Amino acid sequence: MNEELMQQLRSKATELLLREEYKESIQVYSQFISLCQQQHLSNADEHELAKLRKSLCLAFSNRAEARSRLKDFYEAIVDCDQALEIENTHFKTLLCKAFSDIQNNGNSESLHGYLEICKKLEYQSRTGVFDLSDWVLNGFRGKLPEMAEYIGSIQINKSEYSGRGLFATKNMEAGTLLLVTKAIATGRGIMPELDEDSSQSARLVMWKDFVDKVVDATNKCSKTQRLISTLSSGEDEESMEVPDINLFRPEAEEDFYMKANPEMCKIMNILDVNSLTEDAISAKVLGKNSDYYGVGLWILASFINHSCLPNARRLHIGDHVLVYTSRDVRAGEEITFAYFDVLTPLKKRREMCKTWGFHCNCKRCRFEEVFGCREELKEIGLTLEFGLDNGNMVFRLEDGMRKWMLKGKEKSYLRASFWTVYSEAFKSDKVMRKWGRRIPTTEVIADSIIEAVGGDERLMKAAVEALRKNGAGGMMETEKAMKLARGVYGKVMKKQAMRALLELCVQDQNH
Ligand SMILES: C[S@@+](CC[C@H](N)C(=O)[O-])C[C@H]1O[C@@H](n2cnc3c(N)ncnc32)[C@H](O)[C@@H]1O
Repeated sequence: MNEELMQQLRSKATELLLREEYKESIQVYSQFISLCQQQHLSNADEHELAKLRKSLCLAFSNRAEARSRLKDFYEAIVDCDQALEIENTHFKTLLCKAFSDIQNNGNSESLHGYLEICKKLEYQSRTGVFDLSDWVLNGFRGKLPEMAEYIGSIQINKSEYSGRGLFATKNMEAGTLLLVTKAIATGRGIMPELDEDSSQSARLVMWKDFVDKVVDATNKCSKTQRLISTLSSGEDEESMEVPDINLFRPEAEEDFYMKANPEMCKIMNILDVNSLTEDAISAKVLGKNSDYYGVGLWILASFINHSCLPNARRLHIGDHVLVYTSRDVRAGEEITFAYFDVLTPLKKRREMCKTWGFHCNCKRCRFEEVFGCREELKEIGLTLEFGLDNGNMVFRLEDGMRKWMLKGKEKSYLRASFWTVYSEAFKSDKVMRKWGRRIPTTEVIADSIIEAVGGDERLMKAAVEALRKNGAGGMMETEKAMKLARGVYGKVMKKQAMRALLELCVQDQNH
């Protein structure tokens, strides 16, 4: 009962603070604080006590902020002291105390700015509302946007693919943010257009630097040690523990982080299995030089398995990675992104899986494994390799799918596998004059693939160009283009910025 009341009071007080109704917020925080103190006196459970102390610290800190906003600096400092007694390094409280302390010196501008940033980060990590609009509209110039870490509606569970995976805990539409996390370490370097040997050795130097940084971070911090030790090293993934998602929250209790210092060779294996390169087909990197190559370890993103029918993508900004749904996702569905290009035929995908050291058993691979034995399909695959008339190929494939009575999803799987043939055909005016009336439109094909395989920059571009050609709704103004863009870049900016980014991508790929 008390717990429920405390929850209500805390939410109410925070809401009032965010709405800048400071007096009312102070009143509700005061009720919350006295309830918390009573509970603290009557509770003996160590874990509960730690939770109460954390809540108290935050409540004092927030009440201090409200008091400082009302220029009641004396009382604000008293509250800050109470919060700091519980957690002497609480950053927001320290700032608030410093701000209140120096009010008389009239030197408050920069500190006020810090307080605003703290407030923004807290809001982001609680709500998952990230807005990169200004930065995007500014052409990615200036400082990288400040970003908090965030964990959305996800949990870790046993996966049917292998070991553990990340799962949606509620229905979400395309573009919904799932997580934002900062790299444990990254390695970056300019990769000059050199011969194969030189670029190989440049990569090796960068990899070594990256490994050193990870080892350093692991030695310095028991929390990093503990988190890294939850990751798969590729061995016996099935028997690995399924960690609680709360372990990965920045505010997780200290006692979660028992010592677990992994050995050097284990760290190397963990990095082999879990490191991500920034420039991947299912990722977009914003605000960096096009010729540098980056690799990093982002712990929570490391629980995401590969599927040839992925439902998520990632955005890299500085050391942060943002993972979001690339199509609508149902509660309970596993979150996956593509480790490599999945708009390719089964044979090519099998080769890629081999280099990653696993055998993909997703629905699409299973279907194509059985269905691909058809002579006609084999023949189309073979002809593909010789680059014959793309229009004819598309026609034969579509005609075949009709004859074989394939269902919607199955058609999408094959269309995704042969996307390059479709795309070449759609690009050629000559081919379209000859075959255009006998094959489905770009929009139909792109929609069908996106539904199965999720947002992809190439599909989005083809669909947007087709929309423009048909003059649908006038240029980029259509809701459809925006929806496609949300599935590719995530819902992390307002419409105007999204339009600018979309425009940039379309121009980029035309050059
Ligand atoms: C980044 S980890 C993903 C999380 C991992 N399953 C775990 O339990 O920690 C990558 C490893 O997951 C496994 N994996 C990922 N996608 C897979 C798939 N589609 N089929 C089989 N295994 C997969 C492979 O063992 C791969 O080396």
